[in-house]
Amino acid sequence: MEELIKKAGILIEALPYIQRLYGKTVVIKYGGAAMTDQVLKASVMEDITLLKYIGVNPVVVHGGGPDINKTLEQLDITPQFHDGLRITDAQTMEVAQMVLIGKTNKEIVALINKAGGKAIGVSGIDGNLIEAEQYKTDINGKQSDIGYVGNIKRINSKVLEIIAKDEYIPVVAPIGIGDDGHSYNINADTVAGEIASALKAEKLMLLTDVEGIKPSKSADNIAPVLTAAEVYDLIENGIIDGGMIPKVLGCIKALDSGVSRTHILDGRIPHCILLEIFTDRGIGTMITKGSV
Ligand SMILES: Nc1ncnc2c1ncn2[C@@H]1O[C@H](COP(=O)(O)OP(=O)(O)O)[C@@H](O)[C@H]1O
Ligand SMILES: CC(=O)N[C@@H](CCC(=O)OP(=O)(O)O)C(=O)O
Repeated sequence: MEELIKKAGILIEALPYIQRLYGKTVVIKYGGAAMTDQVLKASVMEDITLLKYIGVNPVVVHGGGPDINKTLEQLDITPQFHDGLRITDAQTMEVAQMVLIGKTNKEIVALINKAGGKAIGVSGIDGNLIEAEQYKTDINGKQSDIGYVGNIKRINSKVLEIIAKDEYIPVVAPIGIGDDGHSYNINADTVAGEIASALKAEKLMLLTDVEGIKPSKSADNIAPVLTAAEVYDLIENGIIDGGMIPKVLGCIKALDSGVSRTHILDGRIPHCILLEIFTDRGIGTMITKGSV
């Protein structure tokens, strides 16, 4: 009886949040850095499945950087990055495509299905979901050739809308397709930001392996809220660097396109998605357009 009363309490607390998100799209990016153990992965997939059951429309974008690194190292190739983006020669492209589409995507689909959901895995090649061209200019405006890394030209979101219309949950691997028919490797945070923009999502959530964004190198706390202007300052001062750069830029892109809320949160916390969405406390760092 006590257990039932506790569950009813949780449901009552969650009700206004469920109403607010009912029928809306939430884009969830699951980063490779947080995909550490099977129990945690399962808890993320349970949250995503639950969202679908209560009438929210989750769209999953996944990373898999550490898995790509592992396979490259087995082939005696040293992974290299520029501003958090993988330098991708032809062989690395082949490995990235194999790992992201062949391994990570199918693992996530299987985990959602095991949790009771119905997931369909696609890459940006399927239905021309992600039209890409070669990435040429870095964040400082400098010409930079990092191989088969893609810039997103267009998201053809119809394929996601068709999948999500019924009981299915789309799961997207971050590989784009060029006019030349070539595959392009695209950072998964960038893909998530663009997909959230194209779908006019209500929320974008980026799950990673830190609690949120540290506002200084020595801080042991995270910033609960940052504006886009504060984010640009932190990048300029080198406090936001590496893999955090595409995340914050993905959030800002989404905010500029009308996505209401963007969050960077700790995917290592069990049920972090539900904690962020359905409690007053929220977790992680929320990035906003201006001051709130
Ligand atoms: N200011 C910052 N606050 C917190 N983490 C940061 C910051 N700047 C850079 N990072 C780094 O970003 C990493 C997350 O990016 P990444 O490793 O690419 O993860 P994912 O696989 O989830 O995309 C963190 O582990 C952390 O080392
Ligand atoms: C161009 C680029 O950097 N692509 C990424 C795609 C995977 C990814 O983004 O994985 P995480 O989210 O786990 O970092 C890569 O090759 O690692």
